[in-house]
Amino acid sequence: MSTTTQASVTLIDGKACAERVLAEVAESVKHLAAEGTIPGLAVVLIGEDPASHVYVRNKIRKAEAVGIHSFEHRFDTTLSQAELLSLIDTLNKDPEVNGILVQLPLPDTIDEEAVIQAIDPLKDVDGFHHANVGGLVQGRDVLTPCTPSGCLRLLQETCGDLTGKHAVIVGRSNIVGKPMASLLLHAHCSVTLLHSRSVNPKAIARQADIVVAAVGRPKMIDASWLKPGAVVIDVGINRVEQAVDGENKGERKTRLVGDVDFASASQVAKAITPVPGGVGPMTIAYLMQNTVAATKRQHRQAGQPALT
Ligand SMILES: Nc1nc2c(c(=O)[nH]1)N[C@@H](CN(C=O)c1ccc(C(=O)N[C@@H](CCC(=O)O)C(=O)O)cc1)CN2
Repeated sequence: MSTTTQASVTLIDGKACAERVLAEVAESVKHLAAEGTIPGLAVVLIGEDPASHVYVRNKIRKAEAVGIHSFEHRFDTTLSQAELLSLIDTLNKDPEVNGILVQLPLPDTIDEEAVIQAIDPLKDVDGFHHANVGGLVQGRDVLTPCTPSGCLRLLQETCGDLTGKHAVIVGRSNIVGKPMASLLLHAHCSVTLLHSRSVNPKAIARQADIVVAAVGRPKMIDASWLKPGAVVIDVGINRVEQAVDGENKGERKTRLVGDVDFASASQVAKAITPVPGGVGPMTIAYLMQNTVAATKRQHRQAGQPALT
C-alpha cells in the first residue's frame, strides 16, 4: 500500500509540556503552603528492577522540585504481602500523606490487585482503585491515571478542541488503553479500542485522526497504520538491544524505542511524540498534579475550608 508523505512532521515535546504542567503544580503548591498545607506523597518501591528505581528517583526529585513532601519506602523482595498491606494501612491513616504510589510491577510474591485496592481511593494518586476507575468511566471528578492524563494534555496542546475527532487506541490495558478511552470520550472524540483480537486493525487505525499506541511491542505501528496527517501519541517504552560497530563491536548496548516506528510514522503523521522525551515525562508531571488534587479533595471531604 502506498502512503502519502507529509511535508513536515511536528515533534510533540513531552519534556517541555511536562515542565509547563510542573510549573502549574508548583504554583498550586505555593498557594497551599500559604494556607498552611504542604502536600505529601508516599512512594513505595519493592525490589531491584533498574527501570523502576530510575522512575522512583525521578518522582522524588520532581516532588521536591515543586515543593511536595516525599516519603520514600524502599524494600527488598523479602517484604511479604501482609507487611506491605500493613504499611498501606499506616499511610492511609497518616495525615501528612496525601498521595500513595506503589511502583509497579510488584514482585510475583505480591498480589498487585490486593495492594491497589487497599489504598484509600482519596490517596490513590495513580487512579487505579476501582472507585476511581468507575468514577472516571462515569465522568466524575476523580483521580485519573497519570499516563492517559498526560497523553490527553499533549493532544489538547497539539490539536486544540478534540470534539468529533476519531481516536484509535491500540492496546486495552487497565493502566493506559481503557482510561485513555474514557478521557477521549469525555473530550467528545469518537473512540475505537484495538487489541489482539481486532479484525483488520490497520484498516481501522487508518481512519483515525488520532492514534494512541499502547501495546508494549517495539515499533509495531508504522506508516501503514496511519492516515496522512494523523496525530500520533506513543506510550511504549521498550528497551531493545542496539548493535555496536567500530572498535567496541560485540559490546552489549540498549536503547529505548516506542511502540511506534518513529522514522516510518514521521513520513505520514502531522505530529508525533518521540521516545524518550514524549509521554514518559508527562506521567511524572501528572503524578504531581494528582497529589495536589488529592490534597485539595481530602480537605474538602474533611469539611475544612476549600484550599485554593
Ligand atoms: N505505580 C505506577 N507504576 C508504573 C507506572 C505508573 O504510572 N504508576 N507507569 C510505568 C512507569 N513509569 C512511572 O512509574 C514511568 C515510565 C517512564 C517514564 C519516563 O520519564 N521515561 C523517559 C525515559 C526514561 C528512561 O530513560 O528510562 C521518557 O520516556 O522520556 C516515567 C515514568 C510503569 N510503572
